Amino acid sequence: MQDGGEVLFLDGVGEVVVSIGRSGLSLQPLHPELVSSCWSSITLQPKLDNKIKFSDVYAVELLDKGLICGPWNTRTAIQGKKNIEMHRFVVHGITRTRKRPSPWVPCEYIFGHKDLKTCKNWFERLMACINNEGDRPKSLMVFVHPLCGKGRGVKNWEIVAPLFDRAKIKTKVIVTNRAGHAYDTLVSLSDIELKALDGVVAVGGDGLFNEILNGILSSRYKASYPPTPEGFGYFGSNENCEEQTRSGLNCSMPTPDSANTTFPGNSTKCDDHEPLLSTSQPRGLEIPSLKQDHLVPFPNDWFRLGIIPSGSTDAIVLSTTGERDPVSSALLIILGRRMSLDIAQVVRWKSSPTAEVLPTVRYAASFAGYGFYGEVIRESENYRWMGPARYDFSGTMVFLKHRSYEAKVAFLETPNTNPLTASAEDDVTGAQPLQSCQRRPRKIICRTNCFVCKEASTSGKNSEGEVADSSRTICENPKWVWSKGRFLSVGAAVISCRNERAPDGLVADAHLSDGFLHLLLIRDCPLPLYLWHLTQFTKKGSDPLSFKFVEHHKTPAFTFISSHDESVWNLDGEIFQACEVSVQACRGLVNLFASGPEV
Ligand SMILES: Nc1ncnc2c1ncn2[C@@H]1O[C@H](COP(=O)(O)OP(=O)(O)OP(=O)(O)O)[C@@H](O)[C@H]1O
Repeated sequence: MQDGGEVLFLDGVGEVVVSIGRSGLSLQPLHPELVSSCWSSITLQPKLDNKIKFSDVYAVELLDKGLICGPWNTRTAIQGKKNIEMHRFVVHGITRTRKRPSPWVPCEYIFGHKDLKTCKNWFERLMACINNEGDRPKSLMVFVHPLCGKGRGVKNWEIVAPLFDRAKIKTKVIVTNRAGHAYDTLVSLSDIELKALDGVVAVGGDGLFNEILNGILSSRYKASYPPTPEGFGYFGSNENCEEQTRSGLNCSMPTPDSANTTFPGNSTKCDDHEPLLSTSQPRGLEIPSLKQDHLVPFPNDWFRLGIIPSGSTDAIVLSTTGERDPVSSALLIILGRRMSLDIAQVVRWKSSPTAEVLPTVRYAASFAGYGFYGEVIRESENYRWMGPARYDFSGTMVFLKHRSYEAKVAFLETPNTNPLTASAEDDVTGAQPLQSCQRRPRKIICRTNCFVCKEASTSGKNSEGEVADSSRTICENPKWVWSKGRFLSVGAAVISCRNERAPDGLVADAHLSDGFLHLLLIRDCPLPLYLWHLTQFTKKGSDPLSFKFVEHHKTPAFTFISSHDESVWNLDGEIFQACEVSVQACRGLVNLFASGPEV
C-alpha cells in the first residue's frame, strides 16, 4: 500500500483509491465520470459515500476468487458489464433504507485485487480496526420465544442469525418451552457463567424481556426497597425487613429471605394467579445473601440486554429504537450500541387485603398499571386463542364495564415533580368536562443522544466503570403528596411506551434514563370523557393527559394502597396481583443494545 491509499477494485464502481483513517475507510473513485448513481440502487449495495465508518461496519470477510463488476452505468448496461475475476474481500456495513430514515439494513462493499496477499493484508487490517471498536459483544445468550406475536420468534431469529454468524459473535440459543424458562435459566446461571457473556437477547415481546430482566436482577441487584410515606410500611411487623430511615424517608432493605420471593421458579408461597407462576416448576433456589460478593453487580457498565422485536406490542423496542424491525435491532446489538435504561422496582407488600405481608420484588422496564390496565391483561388471558386481537377485545369489554377503584396513592414530590396537570383537588367528582391545562411545560422528547438522559447517566459513574447505585438517594428535600379517591386506572410509565396503537406512547416526553416515573392517575369520570381521553392516545401530536380528571406527576417513587379484593397490576404486559405496592425508578439500572429512538 502506498501513502495516500491503494487502488482496489470496488464491485459496481471500478477502481477506487482506498485509504484507512482513524475512524473509517476513505474511497475515491479513480474514474468518477464512470460511476453512475443508479448502481447503488441495487439491493445490498450502499449509496457510494466517500467514507465507510468503522462504527458502521459489522463484519469483514475474505471471499473466494470470483467476478467483480466494473462500473455500473447506462453505457455498461447497454454494452454489457465488464466483469473481472479477482481475489476479493467484503466489508459488511449498514445503510438506511430509502423510504424511511430510521431502519438500518445491511449492505456490502466487495473489493477485489489481482493479488491474494493484498486482499489478505486488507482483511487483517480491517479486522483489527473493527476489533478496536470497543463495546462490541462477543458472546451472547439468546432466548427465542417460539409462540410470541403470531409465532414469529423462530422465524425472526432465522432471519437475523446469519448476521451474528458473520460478525463472529458466539450465540447460545435457547428456544423457550414454557413461561418462566428464561427466568429460571438466568436465575440459576452462576456469576462466572454470566460474566462470560456480554449480554442476553430476547427474541420475543415485552413479556419475554420482562422475564429476562427479572431473571438477571432478582438475585443480583441489591438495593433498598422504595421509600414509603410516613405511616406506611410493615417494618415492625415483618422480621425480614430492616427499617432504615434516611432523609426522612422510610426505606427497607431486601434481605436474603425477602428479596427474591417473587418470580416463577423461586416462589415459596404464592397467592398469585400469574400465568407464569402456574406454568413453571417451583424449585428450591439458592437464596442470595447480602454478604455474598457478586461478580456481576447491577448497575454495571458492560452487561447489556437486547431485544429482537417479535411480540404483539413491542413497546420497549419502539420506545428505545423508534422502530419495530428485527434486522435494525440485530444490527444495533452486533455494532454494540449502548444506552442505559431506568427500571421500575415494584415491591408488593400484600397481594390482597386479607393476605399476609410478604414483600415481593418485581422489575418492569416499561410500565406498571392498575385498574383498567390490570383488568385488560387479566381479561385477555381468557381469550389467548384470539392472538394479539385479544387485547382489543378485552380492552373493549373492560372499558364498557367502566369500573373504578377506591385507592390511595402517595408520590414523592421533588423540584422536578411540578404538577403536570390539574391538581388532585381540582376535580373530586371526576365529572368535569375536558379542559386543557394551561400550565403544561414544553415537552422535551427523548431521542438518540438525549441530553436529559446523558446528564443523568454521567453523574452516577465511578472510576472503575461501575455505575454508582443512585436509586437510593432519591432527592434532597422529598415531600410526600397524597391523592385519594376513585380511580379508573393508576399507571406508572418508565419510558414513553410507544406502540403501534399509541404512536407517541402513554407519555410522549418520558425519558429512558432520567430516573423518573410518570405517574398517571385517571380519576373516575363519565364514560364518554374516558373514551375521549383513550382515543387521544391513538393520535400523533395529541395531548391525552390534558384532561381535568387526569393527574400526571413526574416522580421518583410512589406508594399505592387499595382495599379491593382482586387488585391486579400489569407489569410490562404481565399480570401481577397486588393491592399494596411501592414503586421506585432505578436510574440506569440496566444497559440496552440501543441508542435511543430516532423519532
Ligand atoms: N415457550 C413458551 N410458551 C408459553 N409462554 C412462553 C414461552 N416462552 C415465554 N413465554 C411467556 O409468554 C409471555 C408473553 O411473551 P411475549 O410478551 O414475549 O410475547 P407476546 O406475543 O408479545 O405475548 P403477549 O401478547 O402475551 O404479551 C411471557 O410471559 C413469557 O414469559
